[in-house]
Amino acid sequence: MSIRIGILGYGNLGRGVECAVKQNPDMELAAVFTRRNPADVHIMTETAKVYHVDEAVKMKDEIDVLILCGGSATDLPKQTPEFAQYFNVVDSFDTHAKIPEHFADVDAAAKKSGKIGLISVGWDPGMFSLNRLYANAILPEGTDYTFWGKGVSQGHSDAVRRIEGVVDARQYTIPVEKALTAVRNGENPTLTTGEKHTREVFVVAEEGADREKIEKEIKTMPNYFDEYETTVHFISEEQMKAEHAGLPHGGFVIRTGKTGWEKEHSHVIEYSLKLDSNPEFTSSVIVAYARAAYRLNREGQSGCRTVFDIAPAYLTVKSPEELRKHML
Ligand SMILES: NC(=O)C1=CN([C@@H]2O[C@H](COP(=O)(O)OP(=O)(O)OC[C@H]3O[C@@H](n4cnc5c(N)ncnc54)[C@H](OP(=O)(O)O)[C@@H]3O)[C@@H](O)[C@H]2O)C=CC1
Ligand SMILES: N[C@@H](C[C@H]1CC(C(=O)O)=NO1)C(=O)O
Repeated sequence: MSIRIGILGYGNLGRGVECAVKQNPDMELAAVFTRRNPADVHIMTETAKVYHVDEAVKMKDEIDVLILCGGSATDLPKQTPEFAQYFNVVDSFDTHAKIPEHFADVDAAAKKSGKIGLISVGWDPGMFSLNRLYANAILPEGTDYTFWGKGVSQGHSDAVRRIEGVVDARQYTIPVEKALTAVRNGENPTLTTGEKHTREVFVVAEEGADREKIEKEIKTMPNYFDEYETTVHFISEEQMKAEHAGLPHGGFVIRTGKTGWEKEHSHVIEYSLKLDSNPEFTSSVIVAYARAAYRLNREGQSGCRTVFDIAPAYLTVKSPEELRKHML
């Protein structure tokens, strides 16, 4: 029996999840839900339909896992706890400073409904989080670094699109070369947030919008821009389409550490990603974790989880015996 997947919110991530479900033979897309008029939302899967989000709860017995593809800035804080009352849910919530609060909200709802709520799944938070954990557990004496880009942060782009007067936006995260070089040279530098990355934003504003106000709201936005040197450009819709259509990204997590007694030895752990499509890669991670959420709930588990709580074997269609035989 296939795992029946629902998508709530059809943007970059929603389209990515639709692609990822197609690549997983044990899954099928059951439905897509949107806050817009369903007639205006066109999906690729012929065997699924688009419904208004108000129809979702009626279909709770036809969906095994609902994947929430809304924005972290304003959608997921509300939607994930709301729908964890009825479904096993997975989201990509990435406002790092607010993850504990989001976890508590989802945990309360999921424990009450007997469902699994898997939050902050993707690459950062997600795969990068896992690699930071492994590296710190293995090399307790060491230094961590995370660098992203140059690439398009979907979370930051979404947060800018939510500003009044903004029609569209792309945010590029740019690593500071000097900092990168010092880390790669093993200098173990102490770096502030602003010394590691700068941010560059391209905005399409509504006719007559207050551009000065928009720029100020971007640059002072807590948890997204206020700790960075940020440059804002206002461009036309045509320019946005022509010059910023892609959503590439990537980065790496690096930990340098030491072991030994009389003689000291140095070690470097590095995990890196080079992504043609940030949303499609993120969605591929999310769909693997949707499999885990389904399995955990069938075992009778409920409540909120993050990637830290999921044993790797829950992510794959391969049996534990196959894993031991072919992947160990
Ligand atoms: N953890 C991680 O590693 C990562 C996390 N993310 C997270 O994913 C979130 C979603 O990113 P992304 O999919 O790029 O955001 P989008 O802006 O593409 O979509 C967000 C929501 O906006 C609505 N929407 C989409 N297109 C339109 C449109 N044309 N007109 C009106 N509404 C629209 C959709 O909801 P509806 O259909 O209901 O209208 C959609 O769910 C980000 O905020 C980020 O936090 C992203 C990448 C990595
Ligand atoms: N959550 C990020 C994924 C990575 C990229 C990023 C950044 O560029 O600031 N931080 O984390 C996204 O929305 O793309």
